[in-house]
Amino acid sequence: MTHTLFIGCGNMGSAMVAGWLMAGEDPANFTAVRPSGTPVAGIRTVRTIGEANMMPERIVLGFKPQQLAALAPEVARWVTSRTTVISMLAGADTATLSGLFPRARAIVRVMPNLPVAVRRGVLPLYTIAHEDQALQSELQPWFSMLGFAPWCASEEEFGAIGFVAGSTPAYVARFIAAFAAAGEGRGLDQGLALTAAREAVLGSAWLAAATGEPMEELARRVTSPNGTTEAGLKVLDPELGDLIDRTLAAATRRSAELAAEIKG
Ligand SMILES: NC(=O)C1=CN([C@@H]2O[C@H](COP(=O)(O)OP(=O)(O)OC[C@H]3O[C@@H](n4cnc5c(N)ncnc54)[C@H](O)[C@@H]3O)[C@@H](O)[C@H]2O)C=CC1
Ligand SMILES: O=C(O)[C@@H]1CCC=N1
Repeated sequence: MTHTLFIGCGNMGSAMVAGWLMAGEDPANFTAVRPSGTPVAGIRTVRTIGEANMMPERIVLGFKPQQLAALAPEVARWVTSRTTVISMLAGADTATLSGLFPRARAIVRVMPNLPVAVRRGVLPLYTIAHEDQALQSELQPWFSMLGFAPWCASEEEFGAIGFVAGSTPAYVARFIAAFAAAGEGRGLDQGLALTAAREAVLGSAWLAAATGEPMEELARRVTSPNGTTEAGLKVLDPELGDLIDRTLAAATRRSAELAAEIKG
């Protein structure tokens, strides 16, 4: 049995656990450390690492990046040459993590997004232990239970996928809410407007995935010449690309700031 210890198991840690349990993983293979003691659904939850009292094969760092320097010495006490340290901390690069956990078998970065809870996540992976094929073969099926889990060739690529996908559930939530609000503004009942907007986004993504067609083609199939969608796109198109670019640029800047804060 391979045991995984989550140190910090809030929004994202518990979403990952939910995905693994949904995939049929044994709850006995997981322990969560949560200072509040609030149970993580389905698995053993303790308040401190000492209370967990184990040398697990996998340790997942699931606290806030700003806590890394303070928590690393205590975490490192439980890391052996058999431990894979898996970090989901935005901005904490492998050089920093390797310095903090020199005894680890390997350091792996993952940048999951919230749909891992329903096994439809995007979770890029990166390790400097490129040559360790056994490690990648061991982890790939496990992470793939949660969604699309590609190994990245460089930390830059890892970062870029993280920025495209990591925060996207928040951006899409805003997008759906904006459509729902526009529907309400046109007299629709609140619940009906929200369901219609959410299902339209879900169905569109689902169709795109099912057909694999280029986005341009999907849009073309909706856009009647001189019709209503064309009129709408004339407003949306000039703004959207630049808006998304500036959104990701802001997130990238913040990640660099976090990285600098972590390095002190
Ligand atoms: N929420 C998201 O969509 C994503 C989050 N992340 C990363 O995941 C990490 C956690 O983020 P969230 O789950 O959103 O935050 P969160 O605030 O929901 O969870 C943080 C957890 O850390 C725990 N914690 C605090 N102090 C601790 C300590 N001394 N020892 C052990 N645990 C402690 C808290 O009890 C909480 O359960 C961050 O590093 C973030 O960068 C990465 C990708 C996406
Ligand atoms: O907002 C954050 O810092 C984390 C990292 C990616 C998504 N959520």
